[in-house]
Amino acid sequence: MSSPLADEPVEPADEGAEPLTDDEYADHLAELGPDWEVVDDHHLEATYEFDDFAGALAFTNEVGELAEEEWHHPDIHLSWGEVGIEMWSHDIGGLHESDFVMAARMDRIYDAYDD
Ligand SMILES: C[C@H](O)[C@H](O)[C@H]1CNC2=NC(N)=NC(=O)C2=N1
Repeated sequence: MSSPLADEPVEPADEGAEPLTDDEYADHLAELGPDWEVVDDHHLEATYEFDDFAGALAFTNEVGELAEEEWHHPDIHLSWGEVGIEMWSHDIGGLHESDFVMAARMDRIYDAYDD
């Protein structure tokens, strides 16, 4: 079940914006699926599980299309049965609301794979 956060727009950080602090992102993090965590106050990380490589690849391709549509790109690690995601805003060197929206959008895409 994905968060209403997925319905928010993906808006890039303003030039020179500061990354969100742990107090500022806590509520957003709480709205994401249980596997998401913030690492080093720098990026979001999650691992999605699949039955095989084909499922992981299909999910990867959907996330890639989302990233291109929104022009906001995660790091994606594709393995047999698993996709690792790291998400942050490169232009501010840390976390922004747009990263949490993208994470919620990925949770929503994953709902279709999570039988
Ligand atoms: C050059 C290009 O516009 C930038 O790299 C865009 C594209 N995708 C991006 N993705 C992410 N995660 N952060 C960015 O700051 C970003 N900026």
